Amino acid sequence: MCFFMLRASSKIYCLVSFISVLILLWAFYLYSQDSVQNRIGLMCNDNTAAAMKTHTYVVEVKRCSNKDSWSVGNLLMPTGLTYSQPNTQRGRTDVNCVTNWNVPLVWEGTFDPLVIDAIYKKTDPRVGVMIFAVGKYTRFLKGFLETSEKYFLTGFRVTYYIFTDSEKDIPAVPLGEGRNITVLPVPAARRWQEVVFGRMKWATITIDKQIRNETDYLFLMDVDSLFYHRFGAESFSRLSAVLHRGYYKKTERVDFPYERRPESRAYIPFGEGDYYYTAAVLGGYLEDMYNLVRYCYEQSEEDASNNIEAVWQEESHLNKYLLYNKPTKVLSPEYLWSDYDRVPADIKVVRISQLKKNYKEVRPNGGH
Ligand SMILES: CC(=O)N[C@H]1[C@@H](OP(=O)(O)OP(=O)(O)OC[C@H]2O[C@@H](n3ccc(=O)[nH]c3=O)[C@H](O)[C@@H]2O)O[C@H](CO)[C@H](O)[C@@H]1O
Ligand SMILES: [Mn+2]
Repeated sequence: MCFFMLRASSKIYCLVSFISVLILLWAFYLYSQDSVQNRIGLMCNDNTAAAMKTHTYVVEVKRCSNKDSWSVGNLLMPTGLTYSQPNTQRGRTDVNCVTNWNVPLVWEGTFDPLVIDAIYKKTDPRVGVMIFAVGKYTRFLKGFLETSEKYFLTGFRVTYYIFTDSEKDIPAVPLGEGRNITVLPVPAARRWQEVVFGRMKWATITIDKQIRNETDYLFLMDVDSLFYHRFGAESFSRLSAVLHRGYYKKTERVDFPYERRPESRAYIPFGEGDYYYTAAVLGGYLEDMYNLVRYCYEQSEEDASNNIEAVWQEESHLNKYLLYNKPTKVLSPEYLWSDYDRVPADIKVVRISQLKKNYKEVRPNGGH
């Protein structure tokens, strides 16, 4: 309309204004697209939860893209390293070193510590280790930390996240360079089951609140153990789980101590199953560990609302998760042995071992 009524200079003014409005609209469009993408990124974990909830017995977790710059897949080795030539004909023949989904099953003799440490030190990941020391379990912290400083990822950056109800009982243990402790308060427990389930809950909450921006790789470990031998970068993968020492050799899958009651969300039918994994040592990319702990937390909450507790608590939910979300590395029981058991010939080194303990005395409500 204005074009017909106005003088030439006003027409140019009108045109310029019109183009400016167009540019502004275009800029706004681009900005909104970007923030939609950001929102999708942020919502990713909520979608994960939705995907998990809608499947009663099938575990399907949508993967969030890992925004961390560090990646296990980047196998860059420094130049000039001297090490033994790898051999295609010689290796361990007494044990199987690969799963049927074609990921490594890690035993002593299947990796060169020199090579694997050199590769991963180049990427300098920020490693977090979550340990819980609630009630009398604070007594295990000293031995765990002292031996971990000797054998666990030496030379790497490590933060121990200690969840405890008694900060004053955390011992002063000298830590190596780039290694530190973060204390996270949690409530005391009346039942030990609260603590082992609670690990999944507090891990989920703490990743959301704090750890996501300060850790690339996360381990979750029992505290009642000592390290005796190297536990190094060979354990790194997107998701690494450890075979339970009690069931790794001859146990038929029907005899795995999976949850067998269909009423529980941890139910695994007879006839299914790969291995039985321990809940006492686990590791992976932060986001992959987040998906796992959040899954175990939410599934056990659903069980609780149906008045059922899985037979081996969070370990049962973990085994279900790992059956349908295969780990990208399986670690042999070298990565968690127990002082209760004799060490057989196929376990060439015990890297970490669970201490004997008086269950009745150490747990708030006794126990097995
Ligand atoms: C070797 C192995 O497979 N261990 C698992 C096994 O029992 P464990 O007998 O090894 O369980 P546990 O008593 O060591 O408890 C697991 C962990 O929870 C923490 N804790 C526990 C109780 C407590 O009062 N305060 C406290 O801090 C502590 O970090 C401990 O190491 O079964 C548990 C659940 O049934 C967990 O799945 C363990 O990972
Ligand atoms: Mn334990």
